[in-house]
Amino acid sequence: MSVQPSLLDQPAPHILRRAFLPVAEHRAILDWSLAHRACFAPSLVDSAQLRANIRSSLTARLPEQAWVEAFRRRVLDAVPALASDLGMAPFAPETVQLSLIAYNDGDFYRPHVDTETSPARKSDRVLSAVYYFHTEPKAYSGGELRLHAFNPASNRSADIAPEQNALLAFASFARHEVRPVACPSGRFEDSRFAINCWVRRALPAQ
Ligand SMILES: O=C(O)CCC(=O)C(=O)O
Ligand SMILES: [Fe+2]
Repeated sequence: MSVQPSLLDQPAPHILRRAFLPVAEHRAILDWSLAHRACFAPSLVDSAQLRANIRSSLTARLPEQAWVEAFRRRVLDAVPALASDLGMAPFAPETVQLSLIAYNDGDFYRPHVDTETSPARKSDRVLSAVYYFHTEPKAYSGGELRLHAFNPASNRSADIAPEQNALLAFASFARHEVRPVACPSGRFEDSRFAINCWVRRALPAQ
């Protein structure tokens, strides 16, 4: 008798939305990023610590500008269908937390989950989405998002290549990592750019 592999042993489900933004909105995000190198600083882990062995990339502080709010709205509008396609129970998003990251030569992010567990938190990250963009022609390779299985004993995983103007969504509690990026020129403009979107749900009242 063969044993059916459990869904938990498979790489966590994910959804890729290609051509996520209209061309002009994609362009505006790329243009802003290229023009604001000074807004990027080494990425932190758990929003406080700098731990180079876990994560290597640059994170930008996002401005309070119309394009950021428009992007947040695009993601929020996509959430019901993404959640449904991922097999998640419907939920009312409280907010979408955004973070703009540039990965250059040798950068990576080791396996982690996006879920937060601090008792002080006011809401939970439930759905993670990553929006990818870069200059053309693409001048980096690698940087796949590797999604692991929910079952930690499983060694199955799926590598998803970052695609221009695509949004990749998965459950925030799915373990994932960013495979090392090769960007031979080392130029900031040639980076693997990504906007992390963490869709948060209010904690149930105690
Ligand atoms: O850039 C990616 O593909 C994912 C990044 C990530 O997992 C994170 O910043 O939490
Ligand atoms: Fe992550």
